[in-house]
Amino acid sequence: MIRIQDLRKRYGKMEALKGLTLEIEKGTVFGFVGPNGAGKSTTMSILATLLEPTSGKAYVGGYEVTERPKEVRKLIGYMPDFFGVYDNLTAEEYLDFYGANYDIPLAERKQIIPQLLELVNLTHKRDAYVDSLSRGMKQRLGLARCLVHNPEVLILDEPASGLDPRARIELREILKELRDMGKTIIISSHILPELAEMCDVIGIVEEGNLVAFGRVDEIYTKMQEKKLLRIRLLDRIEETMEHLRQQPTIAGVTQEGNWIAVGFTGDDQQQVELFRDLAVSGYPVAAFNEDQGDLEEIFLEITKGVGS
Ligand SMILES: Nc1ncnc2c1ncn2[C@@H]1O[C@H](COP(=O)(O)OP(=O)(O)OP(=O)(O)O)[C@@H](O)[C@H]1O
Repeated sequence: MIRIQDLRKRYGKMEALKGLTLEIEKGTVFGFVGPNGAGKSTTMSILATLLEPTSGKAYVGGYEVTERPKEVRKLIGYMPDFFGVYDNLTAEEYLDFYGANYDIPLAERKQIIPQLLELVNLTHKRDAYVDSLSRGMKQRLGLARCLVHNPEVLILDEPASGLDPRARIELREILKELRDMGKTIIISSHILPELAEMCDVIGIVEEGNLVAFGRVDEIYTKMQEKKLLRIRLLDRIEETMEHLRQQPTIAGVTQEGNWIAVGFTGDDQQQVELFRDLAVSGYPVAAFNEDQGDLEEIFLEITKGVGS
């Protein structure tokens, strides 16, 4: 549904996108994650036909965004990461205004707008002024706005930012409904766990490059199979690391001061054997602990190089 090929964008000397390539299948909820300034908004604005790339191609539904912007705009609903000020417009008038912008006839608007308000749980706020709505409600109204022309693709820039947990759950439920309706959704955030719970596929972008890409369920399965063991040694660190590297249940070994961090793929029994082996072999182990690892750290490690 969406294909991005070697996309580059320069702002003066700054290269915000450095040859981004990725593909998103129809019906996928794709999470675009990366720190502030990584290039997420730039990519989304290009897909939304609001910004010209310096080079490269981006296709939505087979249409190239710079060559066929009108067709692309019909296919997409775009929600930017800011919400303008709309004095004197009620929620209903606001949606009607956008519907009219898409040349949707009045009779049809009268039919769709109540459905949209219902979808985003704002029927009770139909006559409330937009500026009086809470942040979560404004986000939901913004979502309804990008649905007025019934687009196949939704591009949502940081929709969950600044929302409290309850509002995030509501947003997630609405996104589920939209996915069930067959929409393809791209949603960005700088917080990976926030996206992981809403998305099927995740891509991590850093400094204009895609550094990781994968299905969330596969990532979770892999994460459950792996944990991080930390071992503190009195000395002989190098030698112990070398010994550990020879073990089949160990995926990676790194030094953190007097500690060794070990990516471990074995089960509990194999973990017992690992520690017994270290003790019997006479390595000066002073302490160990285990943790499931930071989601972001593990995700990056197991998806390393997949999308780049
Ligand atoms: N109009 C512009 N002029 C100059 N530089 C820009 C412009 N827009 C974005 N940039 C720069 O391009 C880089 C990528 O920005 P972009 O907004 O795409 O990142 P982002 O991942 O969406 O981050 P954020 O979450 O902060 O919006 C940043 O370094 C930003 O400062």
